[in-house]
Amino acid sequence: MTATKGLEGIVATTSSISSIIDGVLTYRGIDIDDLAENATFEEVAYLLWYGKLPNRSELARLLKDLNQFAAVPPQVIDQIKTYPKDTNSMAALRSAVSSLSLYDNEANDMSQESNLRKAIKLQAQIPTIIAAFARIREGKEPIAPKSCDSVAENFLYMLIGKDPDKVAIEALDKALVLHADHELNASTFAARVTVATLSDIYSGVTSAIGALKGPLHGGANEAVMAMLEEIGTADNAEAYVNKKLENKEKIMGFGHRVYKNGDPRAKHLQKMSQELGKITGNLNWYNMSIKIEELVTGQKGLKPNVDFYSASVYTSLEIPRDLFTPIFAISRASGWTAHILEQYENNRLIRPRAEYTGLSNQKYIPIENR
Ligand SMILES: CC(=O)SCCNC(=O)CCNC(=O)[C@H](O)C(C)(C)COP(=O)(O)OP(=O)(O)OC[C@H]1O[C@@H](n2cnc3c(N)ncnc32)[C@H](O)[C@@H]1OP(=O)(O)O
Ligand SMILES: O=C([O-])CC(=O)C(=O)O
Repeated sequence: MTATKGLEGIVATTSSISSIIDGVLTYRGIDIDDLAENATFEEVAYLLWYGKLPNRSELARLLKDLNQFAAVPPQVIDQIKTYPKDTNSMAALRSAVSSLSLYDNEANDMSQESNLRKAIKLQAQIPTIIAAFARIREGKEPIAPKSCDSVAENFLYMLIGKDPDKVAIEALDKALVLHADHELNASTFAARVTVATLSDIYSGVTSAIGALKGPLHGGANEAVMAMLEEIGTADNAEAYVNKKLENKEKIMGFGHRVYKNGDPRAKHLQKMSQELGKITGNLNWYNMSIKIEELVTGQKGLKPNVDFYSASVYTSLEIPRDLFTPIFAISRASGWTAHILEQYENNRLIRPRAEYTGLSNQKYIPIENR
C-alpha cells in the first residue's frame, strides 16, 4: 500500500453535480461562464439540488421556502449572544449551525423529503446566522430576515440594517453563483465523509464549515485581504512578492490543486473588482491585485484562484474582512447539501487506508521502566 500525499489525482467518488474537465467548470453540465453571466444564485441552488434549472413556478416556490425558513430559532440567537466578542467568525458559524439541529424536530429524519427540506432550511438560515453574529458582536440587535427576492438581498439587508443597493445585490449574487459548487474540494469531501456514516445533514454541513475555514481553502479570501492591507499600494507589491517567494512562502489566492492553467471563476471576479472599484472611486485594491498577479504569474507561473479577486470585491461592498469566508459558506451550502443528498442516494461508508510508516515489533514497557 502506497499513500498519495493529499490524495492528489485520486478519484474518490462518482458525482453528477459539478465537473472540472480540461480546466472547464460546469454545474450539471452548464459552463460556469454561462451561469455567471445569466443565472441567479437561487436558480443555481435549484440546479444543484434538483439536477435541472427551475421553471418560473419552481423558482417562485424555492424563493418562498428560502424566505419562510430564513428565521433562526431564538435559542440559537441567544447562544450567539453568549459568544466572546472576538470569536472567529467561522468558529461562530460552525457552532451555530451545529446548534440549529438541536431545535429542528426533523434533524435526524433520514427520509429524502426531509433531507431536501433541511438543505433549503440550512441555505436560508446560514446568512441569518452570519448577519446576526456580525451585529451582535458590535452590540447591535440582530435584524430579522424579511421577504426578499434573493439570498444576497436578504443577507445584505440583515447585515447593514437597510435596503441594500442594486449594484451590491447583483455583485454578491454573482459571487454566490461562482462559489456554489466545485467538485470534490476539501469541505465537500469532509461533508460526504461525515454523512457516509449515515450521520445527519447538520453534522455534514458542520464538518464542511470546519474544513472551509482553513487558509489553504476558503479561508484564503480573508488571507488575501490581509495581504493587500499589509502591502498598502501597488508600488509596494514587488518588494512584498519577491520577499515572500525568496522565503518560499505562499502568496495567498494563487495556485490550485486541480487548475494548472487558471481558475475559470477568477476572471469574473477580476472584472467585478474593477467595476466596483470604479463605482466606489477606489481602484487601489484592484490595481494592487493586478500588480501582484503580474508578479506571481510572471515569476512562478501560478494563476489566481477564486479567492484572490473576491477579496477586493467584498471590500468594495464594504463587507468586513472576517465575513469573507462565511460568505463563501453561504454560497457553498448549496453545493455541500447537494453532495450530501447525492451521497445518501448511493451511500457506502468512506474509509480509505493509511500506509503505515511507524515503528514495528515494539513491546509494552511498564511505566516504572520508562
Ligand atoms: C477555494 C479554494 O480553496 S482555492 C485555494 C485557496 N488557497 C490558497 O489560495 C492558498 C495558497 N495556495 C496554496 O496553498 C496551494 O496552491 C493550494 C493549497 C491551493 C494547492 O496546493 P497543492 O496542490 O497541494 O500544491 P502545493 O502546495 O504542493 O504546491 C506545489 C508547488 O507550488 C508552490 N505553490 C503553490 N501555491 C503557491 C502559492 N500560492 N504561492 C507560492 N507558491 C505556491 C508550492 O510551494 C510548491 O512548490 P515546490 O514544488 O517548489 O515545493
Ligand atoms: O476545489 C478546490 O480544491 C478548492 C476550490 O477551488 C473550491 O472549493 O472552490
